[in-house]
This record gives sequence, structure tokens and C-alpha cells, in this order.
Amino acid sequence: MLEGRICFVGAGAMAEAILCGMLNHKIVKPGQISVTNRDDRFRLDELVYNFGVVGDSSQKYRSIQEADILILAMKPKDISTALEEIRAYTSQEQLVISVIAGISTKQISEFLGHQAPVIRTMPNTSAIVGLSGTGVCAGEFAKAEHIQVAREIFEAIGLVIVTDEEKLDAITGLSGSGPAYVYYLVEAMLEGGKAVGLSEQEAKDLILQTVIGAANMLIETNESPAYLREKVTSPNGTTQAGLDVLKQYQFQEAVKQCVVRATERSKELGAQSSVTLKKQ
Ligand SMILES: NC(=O)C1=CN([C@@H]2O[C@H](COP(=O)(O)OP(=O)(O)OC[C@H]3O[C@@H](n4cnc5c(N)ncnc54)[C@H](OP(=O)(O)O)[C@@H]3O)[C@@H](O)[C@H]2O)C=CC1
Ligand SMILES: O=C(O)[C@@H]1CCC=N1
Repeated sequence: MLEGRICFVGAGAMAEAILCGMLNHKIVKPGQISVTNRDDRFRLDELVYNFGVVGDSSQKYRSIQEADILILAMKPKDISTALEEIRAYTSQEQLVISVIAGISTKQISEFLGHQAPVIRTMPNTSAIVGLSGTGVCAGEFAKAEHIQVAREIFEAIGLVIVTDEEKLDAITGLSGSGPAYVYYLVEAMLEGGKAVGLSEQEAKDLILQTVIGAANMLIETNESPAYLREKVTSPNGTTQAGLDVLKQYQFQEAVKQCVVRATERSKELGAQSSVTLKKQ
């Protein structure tokens, strides 16, 4: 059980996924969590109604001031405005945890203007079903005890890897965005299934079982994906014929470059925010 009060600054999809995971795992009680955002009070009402958390927009600054842990969950473009607005209500006694893509712990410390411990993380939306893969790193002022708190929070929504900050952009490009790549593949397989005469429902059921089965095979056999692929591929059989088409379209290179570009984009988001900070 985590002690103290946790305040989300930003109450969108990721905030909901994380608070839902924490409550499901009973590491906090609903009354320990408060949610705040820019101005959408209907959204706060929804979270209050669905989860029993505290979400009174008239008490925003008080919630922030009284929190032991602040979880920053706004879009990268909004962080400078958000922290400009709330930094007077934050202090070095609070632990600040960010889930924001591309923004470094150093930038967050600069935005805050004090030496609160900052932990940067990168979960993904599978947090909603308790299956996020989350990268976690410590900023300059964070200690082992702060990493431990972050570990407890993010283990409630899946797997946690504690690592150096220099790897967080790569984690963002790989597993932060990763669910979208898998969904994109599933979308394409659905189109393929329909093109060869299956109904949408038949194709969907079979694809999802195939994706779950393949993921479980990778986990449970501990074999490499290349080895498992070869096991499926009979010489001159159907799989070989299908994979030849993927090779023709440079599928592997496309996916690799997708991860590289998403990682670069994470770095760009951080750089753009630094420009905003300098302009203030
Ligand atoms: N979605 C994803 O797959 C993942 C997202 N992330 C990161 O999580 C963060 C949030 O993403 P997501 O939940 O999808 O975004 P959403 O758009 O769903 O939510 C953003 C929230 O930020 C709030 N906000 C905006 N400006 C301010 C402000 N000035 N002060 C306080 N709150 C503000 C919004 O409030 P209002 O509605 O009132 O404007 C809203 O509640 C992003 O930085 C993203 O990089 C990380 C991992 C995965
Ligand atoms: O697309 C984005 O920028 C966010 C960060 C990782 C997933 N979604």
C-alpha cells in the first residue's frame, strides 16, 4: 500500500489507465488520488463517478499543494504552460513523476524551478488491462526510494524496466508507441482476412488468438522470434509464400525505421519544449 496523496496533473487517457491500475491492484485507496486538468470539469466528474477519486476543479491548487506525489500527464506541448501555472504550489518535498513523451527530467526541474525529485517514465496504453511495459528512470535529485515508489505504481499496470534516462526516447519509440504498431498490423491482417473471404468477426477472432498465441509462445518457450518463425515456415509452403510478399514490401526495414523515427520524434518533442521554456 502506498502512503500519502497522489495528484494527477492532466486527466486524460494515460492518467485514467494508471489510476485504474493502481486501484485494481489496491496499492492506493480512491480517496488518496486527486485528478486535475486544464478546464474540462466534466472529465473530472466522470473520473470521480467511475473511480471514486477526488476531482473538484475549484480545489485544483489545493490538491496539487497537498500531494505527496504529482503525476504529470499532459501532452508535451502543454507542459510549459501547465508548470508555469502550478509551480508555485509545488515543492521539493514532493515526488514528481512524468509520463510525458520526450521531456527530460532536467527540463522538468527547470520548469519547476526547484530540486524536487523527478522520475521520468514511459508506459503504454495497455496499462488499462494491466499489461503496460514501462520504462522508468531517475532524474538528478531522485533517490532509490523514489524509484521504488515509481516501481510500485507502474508494476500495478504491468512490467517495469528501470534504466538510464538516455534510453527513454528509445523506449518511447518502441513500447510507448508500440501498441499502435501492433494495432496497425491487426488492421492490415483484418483487411487481408476479408480479402480472402472471411467475415470481419471470423477474421478478428482468429487474428486476436493468433497474436495472443504468438506472444505467449515467445514468452513461454523463450525461443527467438526467428526460430519460431522458421518452425511455422514449411519449405515452399503457404507461410513462405506470404513472407516472400512481406520481404518484397521491405516489411522488416519499414518496422525498424518506424521505431527509429518515433524515437527521433520523442527527442524532437523535448527540443521543442526547451524552445518554449526559453521564450517565457
Ligand atoms: N496515449 C498514449 O499512448 C501514451 C501517452 N503518453 C504520454 O502521456 C501524456 C498524456 O497523454 P494522453 O493521456 O494520451 O493525453 P490526453 O489528451 O488524453 O490528456 C491530456 C490531459 O492533459 C490536460 N492538460 C492540458 N493542458 C493542461 C494544463 N495546462 N494544465 C493541466 N492539465 C492540462 C488535459 O486537460 P483538458 O482536457 O482540461 O485540456 C487532459 O486532461 C502525453 O504526454 C503522452 O506523451 C505516454 C505513454 C503512452
Ligand atoms: O504518440 C505519442 O506521442 C504518445 C507517446 C507514446 C505513445 N503515445
